[in-house]
Amino acid sequence: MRSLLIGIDSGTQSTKALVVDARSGRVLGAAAQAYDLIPNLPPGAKEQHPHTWRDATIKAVRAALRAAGARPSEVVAIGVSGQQHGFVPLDKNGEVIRPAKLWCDTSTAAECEEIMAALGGFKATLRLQGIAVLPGFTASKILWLKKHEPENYARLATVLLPHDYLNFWLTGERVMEYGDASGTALMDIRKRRWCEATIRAIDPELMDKLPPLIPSDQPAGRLRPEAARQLGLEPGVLVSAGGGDNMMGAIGTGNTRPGIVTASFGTSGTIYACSEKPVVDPAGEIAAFCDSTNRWLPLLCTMNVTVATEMMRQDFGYTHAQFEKKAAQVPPGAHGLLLLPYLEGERTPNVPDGTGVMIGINPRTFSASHYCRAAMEGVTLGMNYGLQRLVRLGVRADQIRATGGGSKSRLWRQIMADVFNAEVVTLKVSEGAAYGAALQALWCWRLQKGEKVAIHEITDAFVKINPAETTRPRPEAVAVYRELQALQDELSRRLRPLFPQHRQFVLRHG
Ligand SMILES: Nc1ncnc2c1ncn2[C@@H]1O[C@H](COP(=O)(O)OP(=O)(O)O)[C@@H](O)[C@H]1O
Ligand SMILES: O=C(CO)[C@@H](O)[C@H](O)COP(=O)(O)O
Repeated sequence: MRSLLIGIDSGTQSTKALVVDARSGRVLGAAAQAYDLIPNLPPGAKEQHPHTWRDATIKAVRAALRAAGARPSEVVAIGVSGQQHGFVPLDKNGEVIRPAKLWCDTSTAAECEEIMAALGGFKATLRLQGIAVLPGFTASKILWLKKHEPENYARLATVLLPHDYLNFWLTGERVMEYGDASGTALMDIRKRRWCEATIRAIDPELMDKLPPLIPSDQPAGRLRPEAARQLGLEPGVLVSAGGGDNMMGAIGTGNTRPGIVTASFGTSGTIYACSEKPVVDPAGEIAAFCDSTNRWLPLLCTMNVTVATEMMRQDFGYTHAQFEKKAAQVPPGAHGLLLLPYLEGERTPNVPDGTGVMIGINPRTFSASHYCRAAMEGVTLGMNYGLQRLVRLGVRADQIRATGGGSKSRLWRQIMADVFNAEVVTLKVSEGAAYGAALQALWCWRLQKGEKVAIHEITDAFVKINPAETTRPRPEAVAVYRELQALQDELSRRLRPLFPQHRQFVLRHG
């Protein structure tokens, strides 16, 4: 009989499920279920209801099992990956109190300042716990609830993250594993312990509402009968600790030993590398996360990647293929049309009031082709800002493993190679986070059986590069992008003081 694993990735735009053969690592079935953010919220607020993720998980898993022709008894372990940082507030009965504020919610910038001021400022916060309290991370969302919705806060019994919520629904257990928990900004990332001072700065009683921390190779629990029935599985299946989508993306792209860099082009853009030691950026731009294999994962996140390309694509009414064809009609640099892509505000650099800005509009560049290319280039340059920072902190980047929706575009892969000035490769399984979740589940299952196996033995055996898509930098384009990068960095620096004033205008007249 086959032994099958299920990898689930609950992303911002969709939930993907993979059914993977435990012996060969082959993907036997895959499915996805899309959803949206809750519409018409105040500026900066970005929310989804956790039930949306649960319902999408049921549909995606059932469809993937059908595609794999799987029998329920064949499934031995499940792993869950989820968008990081979202705040799922549960009451004492395990009911969700209100929708989750997501990683891309920038409405809690004031609460970030308040928490860090209580800790002695930005530098003191970094010294204390290795990670700053930035808009996006979970800590400020909890303080926001306390200040803005005291009735809801009074009901708060447990703080969970998106993937922890799915683990809770699957197993009934309220736990957090190190990797995703490091994105709360409530944890001392060096010691992998809750940071009491930060927690007290929000609420002296908050500690009781934080679940226990577990190592990433441990199980979250076993599948409950009710969840098993909803998924069409048998109760008792092992559910691994899971992790944040970037931590799982690291596993799914074989980024389980130092020297490999992964770049994910999804709703957000992330660049990260596995590290044996914590990597704390004195400027706080690179997040000093833990990974989901009991090590660390220095990571840069920009909030605007396919947000920007999708806006152009949908507004012009193009398919992905048409969008790519249009963008390919103009050369690197789009004749000087340059996008500063802070459409949803931005986290790196920290510009929560930011908006998108186009410079270089003239009769020649005011065309769909130029706008499409400028969108792809602008967000990739935004990510390169972070890659340069990672390199300055000592991370080597000879080869970039690209994953996420944007990595499916051939033109975009060339832009990545030229902007990053590094070889860009893709993996045979393009759904890095869902595949990583399945491989972490395999690791946990084998450890539970008493085997001594390291995660990199599993990733070395199963994670394979797709040689047909390897893309190398072209020196002429590299030179163009180097200049464009300098322009984008300068534009960003100069416009930062203007964004809050612009936001006030929009609040009054927008
Ligand atoms: N060929 C393509 N070219 C550009 N973007 C693409 C392509 N295919 C998918 N995408 C975009 O990738 C995004 C989804 O990426 P994904 O990594 O699944 O995001 P998330 O995990 O944030 O939900 C969508 O915005 C989608 O439109
Ligand atoms: O906030 C971060 C990383 O710190 C984001 O990367 C989220 O984890 C969302 O990921 P996607 O849904 O875009 O994959």
